[in-house]
Amino acid sequence: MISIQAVAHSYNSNQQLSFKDWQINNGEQWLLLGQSGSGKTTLLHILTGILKPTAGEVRIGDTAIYQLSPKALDRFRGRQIGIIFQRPHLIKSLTIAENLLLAQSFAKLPENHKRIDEVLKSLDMLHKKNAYPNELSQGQLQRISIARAVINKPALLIADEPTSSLDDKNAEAVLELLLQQSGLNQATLIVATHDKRVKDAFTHTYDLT
Ligand SMILES: Nc1ncnc2c1ncn2[C@@H]1O[C@H](COP(=O)(O)OP(=O)(O)OP(=O)(O)O)[C@@H](O)[C@H]1O
Repeated sequence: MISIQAVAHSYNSNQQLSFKDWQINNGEQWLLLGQSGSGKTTLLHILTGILKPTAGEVRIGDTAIYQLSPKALDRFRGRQIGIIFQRPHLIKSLTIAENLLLAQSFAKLPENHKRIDEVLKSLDMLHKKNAYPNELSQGQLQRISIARAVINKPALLIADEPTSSLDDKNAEAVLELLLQQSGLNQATLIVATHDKRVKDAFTHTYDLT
């Protein structure tokens, strides 16, 4: 279970963002909705341990994440949280397989080539294992972002506007893959968007507006 309680954040003294309490059961798939500027990215950063809120508590499973030391929080994030950004952030000088190995190494997990093959296969990308990021299309790169996010079997999978730079066909495919991968890996899924194409696929919605 993931929960936020009495969470608020101020970037400066003349503005405060308050977030209503939210409880998410394991394996649920949620849409995080809100207009531009409503605080979606702020809340995702708070949930992923990147931004400590000025007030409130964030729990992932039994862990109150902001009570961890910075080092423990880094490790927790690497193992328990997979993040997919609007655009893929892959290392250009490394192959797809090497990028995935790096994600394992960042989380202090042993190299697991079998897991890499398994994930790439489930995303129909095994044939690009030894390619470099600049040899892939945008849609393929977004699949590799999903692969990297799920490689360590995180409990929580978070996607920030994952479809906004994609055309309809790729947007639909990426969304289907996110839902499928969260199911396959038994990960809770949160997708932040203002993309209207995405709305119908989710039964749970947290609305910031
Ligand atoms: N680093 C920052 N310093 C000061 N204010 C910030 C900072 N980051 C965000 N804000 C402000 O906090 C509010 C929420 O921003 P946030 O990026 O979380 O919104 P969002 O819903 O993700 O918007 P968008 O859909 O446009 O990406 C906005 O008013 C924004 O100007």
